Amino acid sequence: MHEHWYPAPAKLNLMLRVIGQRDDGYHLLQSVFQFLDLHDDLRFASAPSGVFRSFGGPVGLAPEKELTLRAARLLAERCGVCEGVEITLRKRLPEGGGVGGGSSDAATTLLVLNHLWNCALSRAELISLGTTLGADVPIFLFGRSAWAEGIGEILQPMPPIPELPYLLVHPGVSVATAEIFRAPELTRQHPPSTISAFLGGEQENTLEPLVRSRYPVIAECIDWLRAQGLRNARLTGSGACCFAEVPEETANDVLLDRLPASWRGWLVRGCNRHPLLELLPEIPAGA
Ligand SMILES: C[C@@](CO)(OP(=O)(O)O)[C@H](O)COP(=O)(O)OP(=O)(O)OC[C@H]1O[C@@H](n2ccc(N)nc2=O)[C@H](O)[C@@H]1O
Ligand SMILES: Nc1ncnc2c1ncn2[C@@H]1O[C@H](COP(=O)(O)OP(=O)(O)O)[C@@H](O)[C@H]1O
Repeated sequence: MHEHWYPAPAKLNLMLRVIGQRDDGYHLLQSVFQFLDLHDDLRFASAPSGVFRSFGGPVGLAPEKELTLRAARLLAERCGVCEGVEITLRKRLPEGGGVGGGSSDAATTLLVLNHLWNCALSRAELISLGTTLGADVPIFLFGRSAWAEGIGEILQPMPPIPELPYLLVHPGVSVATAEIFRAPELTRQHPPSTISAFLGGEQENTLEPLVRSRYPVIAECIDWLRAQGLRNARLTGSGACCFAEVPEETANDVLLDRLPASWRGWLVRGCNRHPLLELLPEIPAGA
């Protein structure tokens, strides 16, 4: 159980639209998710019954909030597993960055422990378990580029979309997702969009105007990407990361050299398949 490191990739919201709100306050969204070749890595070691520990997660986060531990406990309870687990995280994804790092760590934990503990849950069962951990967890369990509705848990595969190179930038602030969704000035009733409208170029993120106005450095970041001549610069999720398409086969490293010192940047590529599809045995889809 010790030796493997398992990837937990980042996601981008290639478009995101808020179209309503549920009675419990959660917002109804439409979004196109694609994975990136940028990932955290997780390693799992068996531990005695009742022992759930993690190393390398966000500094200062209480263990009961750390998402890999919450995922491991949830799966153990659901499946009556009598083992514990020690999870080591090698974090690369910026926290609270809109690239789903914590959610992806949780999904990788569910997928890998489902295999190592022989739980034999179907993908559909893992998705309903994962949804209780966060609205972003289901896409990582679904495992393919998807069109999402509901709060992000109603997923259907996208037709193949280009796996483009992007410049991803974190402008050094942390956005509290809950604060953005709570804001009185958030427009909550955009008319619904469609997959074909997305493919035709309707790719905006309707959280962007509000995030820009509350976090001027994020507005500065999107404007900086545009000033570099990059196409389609926008926000992912509720931020703080912004991204833009970069030209294929060009010396894009110069863009990283030009980044303001307090920002972090990565040259990445979109991926239509989750990397664990190649590393774990196939899981039945389930109902
Ligand atoms: C906005 C998105 C788009 O992919 O991404 P991120 O920016 O977080 O990566 C997600 O919907 C975020 O998913 P996630 O980060 O898992 O959110 P959660 O922990 O479930 O929710 C944090 C808080 O945001 C609000 N929330 C979240 C999702 C949603 N559809 N409606 C909401 O109103 C709720 O107030 C909730 O308490
Ligand atoms: N393993 C983890 N990695 C990152 N964040 C985590 C983890 N476990 C819990 N969290 C919490 O989840 C919050 C959201 O993190 P993350 O998923 O990285 O951001 P986002 O949803 O904006 O993409 C963080 O503020 C952090 O406190």
